[in-house]
Amino acid sequence: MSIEVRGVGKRYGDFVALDDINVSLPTGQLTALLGPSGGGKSTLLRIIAGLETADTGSVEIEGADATKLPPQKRNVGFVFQHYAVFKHMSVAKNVAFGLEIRAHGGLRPPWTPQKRRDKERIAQKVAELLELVHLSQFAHRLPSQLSGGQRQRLALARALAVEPSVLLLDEPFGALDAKVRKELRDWLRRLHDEVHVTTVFVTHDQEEALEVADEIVVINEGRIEQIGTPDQLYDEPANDFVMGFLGEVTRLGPLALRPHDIEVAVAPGVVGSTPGVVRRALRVGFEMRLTVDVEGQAEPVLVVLSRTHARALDLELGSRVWLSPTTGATAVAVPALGGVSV
Ligand SMILES: Nc1ncnc2c1ncn2[C@@H]1O[C@H](COP(=O)(O)OP(=O)(O)OP(=O)(O)O)[C@@H](O)[C@H]1O
Repeated sequence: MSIEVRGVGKRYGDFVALDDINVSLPTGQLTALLGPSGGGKSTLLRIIAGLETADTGSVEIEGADATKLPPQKRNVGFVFQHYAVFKHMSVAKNVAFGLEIRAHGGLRPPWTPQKRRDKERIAQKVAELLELVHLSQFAHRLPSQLSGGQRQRLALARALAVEPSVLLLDEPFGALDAKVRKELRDWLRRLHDEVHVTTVFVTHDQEEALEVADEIVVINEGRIEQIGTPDQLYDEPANDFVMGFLGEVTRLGPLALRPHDIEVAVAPGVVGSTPGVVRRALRVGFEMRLTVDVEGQAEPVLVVLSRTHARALDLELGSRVWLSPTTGATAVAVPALGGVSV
């Protein structure tokens, strides 16, 4: 295991930010800490980084107890949403900075043969890193002459320069527009497949976590709701919170389930199916999204089906339909109603 978090708790005054957090992250894994704002994701990341101390519990990094180590002794690299690069230094200098500090606290004259060798080694390393983050052609620019996405890639190159055993990213693409975010997340996945550094990133965007991460830790109100692969979380959510956070959910009687996991019939064939009336039908691309009023339930049921299917059923506003969960549907009981999982 690369990172072992055991029994970590953190309070701010009376407020419990983290409560008995236990998580093991294997070496080389790309993990997402996912959850709503204020849930405690950043606090946990900062405790792993050593930027914050836990009140209780321990953090182990690569087999060594890091609980009391300062950040610079943990061999972690980090990137935050608004990452501060050195504005007056070129892209290449920004990447070289950490390496130069490590070699003799900077490479100032007088020059010795050793310093010259270090300088060459660093230049070589910087070139490799810039290639890795696709910024080679911008090596001599200043950070202000880069786009937001390019600046975040520069931040990643800087964090990777000192070969951290763990890379920690706090909403690294948070401030960027949707298209650039998407590009960077694909790029991060590919980068990770190339360099395999154990990486933990914080996000509140479920799509980002589902697309990029090997494993997702869902955190809400200071507690872990579930840990699993994207498929496990999507197909076997531990509770209605996880289910609702990872995708669209609708209620059908005592169950919360996905709108595309509801079977629509135009006759009462299925035992226990719920009768209803189509109130709205919205075409979105290749899908048809139906809003169905059902008896005994205040909020309508949302059903998503393919347009071809909707056409075959000859559905229109006011059609009577019978709804039931499809076979193998992912569903969880809605707690307030005390139903059972299927
Ligand atoms: N220094 C602090 N003093 C007091 N409360 C704090 C402090 N830092 C964090 N908190 C509180 O702890 C809770 C968890 O914060 P944290 O930043 O970990 O959440 P988060 O899940 O990362 O949210 P976001 O996605 O909004 O960054 C929040 O309610 C926050 O207000």
